[in-house]
Amino acid sequence: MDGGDYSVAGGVEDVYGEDAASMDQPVTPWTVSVASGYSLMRDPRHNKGLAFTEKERDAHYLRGLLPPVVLTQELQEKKLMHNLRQYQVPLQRYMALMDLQERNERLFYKLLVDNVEELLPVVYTPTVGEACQKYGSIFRRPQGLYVSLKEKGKILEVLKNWPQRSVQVIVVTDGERILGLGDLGCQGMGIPVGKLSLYTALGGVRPSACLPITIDVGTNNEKLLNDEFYIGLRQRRATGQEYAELLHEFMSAVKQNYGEKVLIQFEDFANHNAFELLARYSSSHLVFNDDIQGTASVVLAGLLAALRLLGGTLADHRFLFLGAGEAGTGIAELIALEMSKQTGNPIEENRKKIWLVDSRGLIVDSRKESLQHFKKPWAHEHEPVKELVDAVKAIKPTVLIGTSGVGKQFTKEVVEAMAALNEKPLIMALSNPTSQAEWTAEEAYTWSEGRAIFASGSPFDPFEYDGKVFVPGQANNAYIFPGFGLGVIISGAIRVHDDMLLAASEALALQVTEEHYEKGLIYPPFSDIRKISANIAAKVAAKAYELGLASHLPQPKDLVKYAESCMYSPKYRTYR
Ligand SMILES: O=C([O-])CC(=O)C(=O)O
Ligand SMILES: [Mg+2]
Repeated sequence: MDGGDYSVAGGVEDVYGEDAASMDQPVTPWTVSVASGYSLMRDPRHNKGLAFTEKERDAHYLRGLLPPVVLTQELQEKKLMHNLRQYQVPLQRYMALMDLQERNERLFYKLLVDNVEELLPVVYTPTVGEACQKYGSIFRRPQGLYVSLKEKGKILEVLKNWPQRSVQVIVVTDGERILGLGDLGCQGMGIPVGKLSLYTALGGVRPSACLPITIDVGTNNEKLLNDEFYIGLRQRRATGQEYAELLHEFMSAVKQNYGEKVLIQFEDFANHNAFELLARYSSSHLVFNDDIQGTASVVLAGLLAALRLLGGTLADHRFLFLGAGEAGTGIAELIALEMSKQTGNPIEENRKKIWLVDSRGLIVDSRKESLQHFKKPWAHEHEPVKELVDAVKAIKPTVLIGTSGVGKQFTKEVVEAMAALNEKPLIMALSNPTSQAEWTAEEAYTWSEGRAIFASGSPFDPFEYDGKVFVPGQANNAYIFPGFGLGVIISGAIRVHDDMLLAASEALALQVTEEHYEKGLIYPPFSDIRKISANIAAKVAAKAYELGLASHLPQPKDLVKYAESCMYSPKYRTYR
């Protein structure tokens, strides 16, 4: 498949002819002949449960292994959705869905694609956070690959144990900063698994091309170290050279095993390592940091869309961030870059319109010496300011963005200060999961008397204020990474460039319509996500071609159509 020999579905080798085949063109579910269909039923990639047809039951030695009824996939879906809705506890729904994924992968994705708004909060944020916290207790069958310090020197062998060879996207974490929940060590695995489920459901990347990986270098979480059910290495985190060497072996092994064009998405690393890894590997590998770049792209999209409500250009606004980590500085930098593209002004000038507050207060020049390197560009000339509310009063921002990972920071006082300054204060609460959100939708609309434009990283239900129903937008990188990754894959991009992130933002912002604005939204609903992803993929791919970073030649004429044609469909295939 190297050398531009791309078929449908983004050029992933199509071992079973699954995606080349239409619904009526049968495929062979296995290539070796076997005596019983028992193992076919236990292979989640090919199992259809009660939907195996009479013909398939005969041809594949399934007679008697199933009760007589033959169900449609639609009826199976209806039954499962009904069953899921019986569970009141979100974690039970999560476990039921994970069981389904391990039992019948296509049905799992059918549910996810058809019910994305209902199921996103279950397989993803916020429930996935709780699942990671309790991963040891709910652990059944392992998913993904575990690379621990024990595998040092043998990482290539570990990769070779994975059954799929045509991997196109890896999501990898070391579990040190899972959402806003902190160090969950090896139990962070829930995150790469969840992210990759979205790559397939939201972006259409085939499941066999997705590989979740957790790197286990220990944990500093005392609770987990003392938890008898903890699944990871029971030691404190390796750091420094030991850490760097393991990561380097990993990055080299991935390239050796999967080649130049596998996309490696870094997820939920702690700040110091996240910036370091991105800087170190972005010139030699196809790497993307979701928390720095994906979050930046989704927030920029929301801002571009919101300009139609707020008026002015991006450069006319002033931004204040609470939190100066991956998300905060990543978003700030992408905003400054977009301003430069729009105005032609140097980026240093644009940065001055963006202010950040960290746990020590406003980031100002007098603090420069003691700041971590990624905060230094944001140390502008100003008196020291300790409290957020005073920073709001001093800086007079039009936009306030929370990325601190700490909940409840946008107090009534802070919001009232924003509302006094702005007719329509734009205030985003990006920290995840819901427990870490800076404020809630209810607080947003009540405290601002219905004036705030609100978006949050975790989902919130619509809220009625003063007779009007406000629908909170979800500013989550889940809008970006699936389509972004698809764009990278279909163009055969070999590197990620910041302009591709800007292209993704613009594509997403263009999907927001009048009807959405009227409900208070600055993001389109997730129910349209496959169409949105195809548009993002097309713009990202177009930019990759323009920059000369694309290796899939010639460039397809209609990139949106091409992206759509590459998407995985969860409908069952007919087996011959
Ligand atoms: O996973 C999410 O919902 C968004 C994200 O990347 C994070 O919070 O780290
Ligand atoms: Mg993340």
